Amino acid sequence: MEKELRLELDTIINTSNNNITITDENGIILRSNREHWKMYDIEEGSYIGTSIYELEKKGILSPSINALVLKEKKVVQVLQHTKSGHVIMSTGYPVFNKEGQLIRAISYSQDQTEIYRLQEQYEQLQSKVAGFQAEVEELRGKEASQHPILFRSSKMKQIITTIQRVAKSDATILFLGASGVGKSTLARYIHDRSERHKEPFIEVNCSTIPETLFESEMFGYEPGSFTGAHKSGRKGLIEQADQGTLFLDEIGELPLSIQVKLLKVLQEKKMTRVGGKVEHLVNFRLITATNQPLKEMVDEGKFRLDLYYRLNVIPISIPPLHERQDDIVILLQHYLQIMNEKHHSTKKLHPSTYHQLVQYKWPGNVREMENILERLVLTIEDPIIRPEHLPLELQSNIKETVESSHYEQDMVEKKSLKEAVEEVEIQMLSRAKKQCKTTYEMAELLQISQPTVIYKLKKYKNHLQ
Ligand SMILES: Nc1ncnc2c1ncn2[C@@H]1O[C@H](COP(=O)(O)OP(=O)(O)OP(=O)(O)O)[C@@H](O)[C@H]1O
Repeated sequence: MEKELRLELDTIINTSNNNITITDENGIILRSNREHWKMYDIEEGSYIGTSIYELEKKGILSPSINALVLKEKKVVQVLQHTKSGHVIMSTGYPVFNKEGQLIRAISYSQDQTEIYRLQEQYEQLQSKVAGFQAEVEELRGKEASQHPILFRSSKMKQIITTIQRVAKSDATILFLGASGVGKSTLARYIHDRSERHKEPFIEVNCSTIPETLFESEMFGYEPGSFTGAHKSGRKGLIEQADQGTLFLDEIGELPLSIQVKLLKVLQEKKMTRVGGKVEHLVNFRLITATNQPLKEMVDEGKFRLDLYYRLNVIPISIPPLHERQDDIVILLQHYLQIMNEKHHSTKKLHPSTYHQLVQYKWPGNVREMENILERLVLTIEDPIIRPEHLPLELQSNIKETVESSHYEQDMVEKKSLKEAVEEVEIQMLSRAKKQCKTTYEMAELLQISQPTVIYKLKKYKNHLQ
């Protein structure tokens, strides 16, 4: 029976994927499977009956897991590195008899060289990927810093989603919206994300070209075609945009005579320079923009209906800034920072100023905001821009929104004085937190002590944005 048990045990040990070694309480190897010795680069099975302490001394096992179990009298796990570079994970278990005496140590070892090699490769790849990611971020940052589009409002989110969807196609886009809402910036944004991004982006403001020069500017001219013309002739803006994007801003200002010619180019994809006979093939994506009611102009006979249809393939209306209050908030922060950096200043907006600017109607939209912030940063001596520093038009042209009147009503009718004060404190702290890097700066801005800032930040920590 004992013989059969031994046979069973030997079979289990020799067929196990783990490498098993059993020693007695003196560290003499009683059993071990063949695999065990292969891992240690020594002859298989030849160490049965040998002391593990001797093998340790010879440096064959370093350390011996069984020796550790006999010493510690508990479960031990070690990672061994063999002479030939194998990495082995060994776990040893003590075996006690009924009297609690340690009589055996059993260890299971697994060659994990391959796993460690793969892990090393994985870590190397990960660090390479991190490097590439950093490069991509840097490039994205560079691109974004050239033409940044900041938005948080749901209206702009929708617009950007549409733009991203159509950017890669060659579809003609017509931007509608007031001056300064970002039509040119968005046109550039589309070009940068289109297949044509490596080709030229030619921006033409149709309102700045005198009617008499329009044709030669747009279509170019052949040598000697008119008095004052360049001797060697010149490429027009359309030819310059070949393979790239032609952005015609203020398209409503395009003279009727040029409208016919532009329509022909769009239909035939070729054009002739002024004074020339040769037809040049042109391939460009057209984006146009206007702040005029183009459809009404068509009805009044000031704009050609056929051209209008050609341009109006994907019309995108950009709402005025005062309809995008969430955008005002981030644009204020962004442009204050830009102006501070530009003029080596560290000006901050007093929370009341901030509130006033958020409520302002911004008839000149983002461009007006840039100008006003630059003016304030440059002309106000006080490090904090207070409401009284704002230009007069800004103090009187505050938007009366439905939300704000509701808000005031809420404050008066529904809230206790304590709740109303807390709400104002939360708003002022949130704004100050966005603008300031330290609680000392916040204290200065809010004109309270720094410990009070700390106290209030803690108090409202679940309410601050
Ligand atoms: N969403 C935005 N994020 C950041 N900057 C913006 C944004 N929208 C507009 N701007 C900035 O506002 C300024 C005016 O924008 P842009 O020239 O694109 O407006 P526009 O609608 O084309 O004006 P116009 O009709 O007068 O040509 C630019 O300096 C632009 O960078």
